[in-house]
Amino acid sequence: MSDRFLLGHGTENDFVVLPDPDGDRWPEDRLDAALVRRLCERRSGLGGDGVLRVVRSVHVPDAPDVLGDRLADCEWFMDHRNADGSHAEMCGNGIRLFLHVLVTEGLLDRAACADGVLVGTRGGPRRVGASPDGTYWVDMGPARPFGRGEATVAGQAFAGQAVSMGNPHLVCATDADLDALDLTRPPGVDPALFPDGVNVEFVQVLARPAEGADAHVRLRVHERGVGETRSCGTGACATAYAALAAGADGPQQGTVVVDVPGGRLTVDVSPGTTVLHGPAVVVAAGELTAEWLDS
Ligand SMILES: N[C@@H](CCC[C@H](N)C(=O)O)C(=O)O
Repeated sequence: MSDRFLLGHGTENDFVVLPDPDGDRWPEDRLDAALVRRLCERRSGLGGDGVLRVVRSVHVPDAPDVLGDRLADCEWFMDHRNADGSHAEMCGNGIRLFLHVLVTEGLLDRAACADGVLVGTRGGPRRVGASPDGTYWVDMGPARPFGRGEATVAGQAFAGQAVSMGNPHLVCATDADLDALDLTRPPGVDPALFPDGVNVEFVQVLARPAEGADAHVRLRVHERGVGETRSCGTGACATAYAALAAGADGPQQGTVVVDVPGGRLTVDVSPGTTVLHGPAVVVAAGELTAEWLDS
């Protein structure tokens, strides 16, 4: 058996994907945090913002805890790791790529995914589907605000809305020049509000929500466990929610177009849920060498 990998991305949020349907190739004691970090290294490894292990839920030891009585509804589990080896509850770009890989690897039929399939994640089950235009959608559940916070970048403070999409976000709308922000280091945040760390979005509003027209925003993001990335799907959802909630009398639901450095995502916000739409691409496939794995 080979140690096969795929490389793929969603709006340039890129991942090493490890097909492991029966859970015998990459159990947790083999795919440990150190190996995840090595895989994600851009010069000495394959390079990526994280790792996605494509595995059936029954082979994931913590799946019963995170999925509860929905375990039987989720044949597949997105076992996601950040580039630093940590687990995240949810990944909006990753889960679209996950479904795309299930399709391209012949593990699911694309036509059968039109109404979505439930995929297990550490944030619970999520319905993910294939759209007729070749993109994918994922129902992320409702955005949950949990207070106001502040991010500091090079001494400059940015007020923001804390939002959970399963994983934590701080969405900071600003008039500052986004391109001038130095995101090479993690923004300073209040650890009491974010005991498990946070993903921070800096957002410029390009068009406010209006009757008959989609809102439009642009963002840069610093991700927990990774650094600055070219896109964040959960971040786009948290941003869409915050952008709609920000208008005092504005609509609390609608469609928000979210431009990220790596492309464009679209988010439909409604009272009960948040649906993310975007592309997913497999770039390459290969095999890890024994020379690299054993070194
Ligand atoms: N890029 C992802 C989010 C990945 C997890 C995040 N870094 C965290 O630790 O919460 C996305 O597309 O949502």
